[in-house]
Amino acid sequence: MQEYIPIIDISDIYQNNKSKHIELAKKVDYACRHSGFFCITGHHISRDDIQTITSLSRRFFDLSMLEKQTISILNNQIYRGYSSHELEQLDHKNSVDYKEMFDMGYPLGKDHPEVQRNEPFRGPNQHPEALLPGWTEVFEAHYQKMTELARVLFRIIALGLDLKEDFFNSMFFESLSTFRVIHYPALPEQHNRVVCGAHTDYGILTILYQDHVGGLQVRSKKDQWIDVPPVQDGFVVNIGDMMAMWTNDRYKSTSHRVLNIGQDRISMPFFTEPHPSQLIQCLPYCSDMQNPPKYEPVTCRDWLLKRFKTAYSK
Ligand SMILES: O=C(O)CCC(=O)C(=O)O
Ligand SMILES: [Fe+2]
Repeated sequence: MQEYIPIIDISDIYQNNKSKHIELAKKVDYACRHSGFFCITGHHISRDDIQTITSLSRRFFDLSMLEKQTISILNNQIYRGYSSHELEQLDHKNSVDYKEMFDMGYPLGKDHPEVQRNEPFRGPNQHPEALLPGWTEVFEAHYQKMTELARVLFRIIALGLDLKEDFFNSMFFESLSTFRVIHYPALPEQHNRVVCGAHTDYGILTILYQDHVGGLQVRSKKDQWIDVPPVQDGFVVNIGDMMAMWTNDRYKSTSHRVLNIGQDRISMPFFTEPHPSQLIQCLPYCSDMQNPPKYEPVTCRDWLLKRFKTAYSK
């Protein structure tokens, strides 16, 4: 597993040493080209932060369905709030998903021009503040910290693509990134049942925390499922479809799924996406005469709209 999903300590990126940055960028570039999956340690998200988010989330998922439904994702058109079991199906051939989730995004007030124009995905978050006082502050702060971690990762990725370290910076202004907490209830009678169907992620980069339970698997080049075991204080990072499109398939968006191993599990993906109007078209140095651009340019907004509609339709 180590070879296929390398564990990369990114702490050097926080030091001012260009040659160490390049060394790190090479490791990340290699992982993105080969498995599309790697695990990072040495980041600045503390164990305390994760514990606080985990325990608040557990208290939320323990509430009654009636209480949780007060912030139902069906209350709005912008895919934020609570989704109950089986609402999202990631593998359309097999409707197997069994998980409940809380989703939040970049908070835009009702007076923001994009919200006034009813732009897709834009608006305020739905937090269970009335049920769990203090939730909003903790989650909004965590969203900012994950945004910052994504920004750091994009500095490394830019270098690996021979781009300037700040190449991606401006693209993530008021981004479409989503922070999600997923609860997979224990299904002791259904050992090895798939509870999150095989899929590739829609977006650019996913940065996922998983608790100690395990169950996440990635599809290898040899068409085998390989376990992605939890790494203490680590995040799993994987490439999404838009990054594959951006890099003209230099980077792979790899299929993955989650099995129920009989224990209750929490995971927290941060789906990193740029600003909605960011055009996803072949990046510099990712095409040449032998390898022309394979994908039609598309805005981040249009691409995500298409993929979300499929995932939530039954
Ligand atoms: O729960 C996990 O470990 C993976 C979830 C996932 O792949 C997703 O939500 O896209
Ligand atoms: Fe995923």
